[in-house]
Amino acid sequence: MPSEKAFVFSVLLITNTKLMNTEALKTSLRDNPFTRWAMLLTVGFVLAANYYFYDALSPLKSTLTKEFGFTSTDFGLFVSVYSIPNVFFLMAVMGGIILDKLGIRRTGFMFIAFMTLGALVTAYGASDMYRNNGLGYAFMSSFMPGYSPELKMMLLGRFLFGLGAETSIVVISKIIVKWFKGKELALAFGVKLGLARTGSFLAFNLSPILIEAEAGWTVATWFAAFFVTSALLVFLIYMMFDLKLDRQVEHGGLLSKSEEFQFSDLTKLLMNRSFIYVTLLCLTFYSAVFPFLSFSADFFLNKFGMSIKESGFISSLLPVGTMIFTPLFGFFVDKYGKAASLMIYGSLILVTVHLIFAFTGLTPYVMMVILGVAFSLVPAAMWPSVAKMVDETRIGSAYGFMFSVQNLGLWAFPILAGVVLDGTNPEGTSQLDYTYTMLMFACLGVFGLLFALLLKREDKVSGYGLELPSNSK
Ligand SMILES: C[C@H](N)C(=O)N[C@@H](CCCCN)C(=O)O
Repeated sequence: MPSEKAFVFSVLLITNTKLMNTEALKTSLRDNPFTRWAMLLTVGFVLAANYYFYDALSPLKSTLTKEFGFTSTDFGLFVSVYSIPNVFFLMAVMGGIILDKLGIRRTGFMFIAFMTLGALVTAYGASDMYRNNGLGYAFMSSFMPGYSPELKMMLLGRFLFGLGAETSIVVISKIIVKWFKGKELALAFGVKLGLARTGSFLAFNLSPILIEAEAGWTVATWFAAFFVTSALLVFLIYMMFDLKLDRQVEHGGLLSKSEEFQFSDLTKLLMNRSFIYVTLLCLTFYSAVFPFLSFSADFFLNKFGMSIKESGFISSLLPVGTMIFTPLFGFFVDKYGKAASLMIYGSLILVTVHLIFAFTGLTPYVMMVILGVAFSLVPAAMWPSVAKMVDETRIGSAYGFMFSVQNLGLWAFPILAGVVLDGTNPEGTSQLDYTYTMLMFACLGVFGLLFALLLKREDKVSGYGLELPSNSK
């Protein structure tokens, strides 16, 4: 009889505990749509600040030339130094491993702090405070006299910014999975990208306005740096909710031990042909877009004789297009599939627009919106496709690896664009000719198209179902 009582008691206890756990899961923060989407807005703000800073100096290329004597190559160097930590120290891959070990809060805070430090150092390098013999000016003047002390300090800042920025994107991708898995995941990814691109849109429009401030043109760089600093503070708010969620679901974090990165995973990825093609498409496609975008405002200024404000505005039409189209195409891919085909169409549009830029004087307004369609088609189809080829537990390593390869292009092509510009224009020329630079971007697009075609062909063999709707695989 006592053992019977004990049995009934244990059954009741187990049932009760199960009920309590179910209750905890039911009422956890992620189950509340308002909180879930508020978290997306919070980390979206961090992403927007990241993208804002990345693009904030692009419409100011001519200002940097006027103020500091930057050549096109110097500007290209400045843009590309962002990628050095990710290419040469494999920071995006390492960041993924650190993320698996330390968790979202500590990794996120650490890398967003690097981003902030880098942004502040960059703004300091361009400031009058620094130029009037401020801290580090004498040191930066003491070596490599071919490069100005301003450029050297700004390069150091952008290097630190890049070290934090790419890994913070990986962290935020994990955060989205943590809050939206099993819910509106694809839509959340689309909205996340849209928010990120809002940062680029603002940068191209606000920077040209801020350089006219009474306090001087460096208001534009300080504003960008403080935007990133505010993102660090916003991330602190996110961390409180993240901690609360972890306590509610009684997990230390989203990732289990078995999800930790192993180097053998990389070998497996490298043997996967579809993954190789999508990575090469990522490298070539993004190299034809981001470095182009960095030079685009200066291209419009020179080719069409526009003002800094107008050329910045036209550049911003590309992110505007993507803010609208990326969630739409994401929804399309979820519902109807055709991801491999969409990547082909996106690459085809990219090549066409770059060739039009190189050889015609057609209005850039329409062309930039069309380019926005291409820049929505490929990302909306590409990132979810990786999830079909790679085991879900390895998605962080896969994205980290793709980011590092992609950064090789984001490092090399801004420098090459600057070198081609300087090489094809006589020194001191008042109007830069961009024909060869645009041809270089068009060639990258052709390679992207080739990899997209190979990817579609390979899909028939591998059977990953890239052409099928998301829930059918
Ligand atoms: C620049 C960065 N490495 C990048 O590739 N950004 C993508 C979004 C990546 C999302 C991965 N889940 C972009 O299209 O901006």
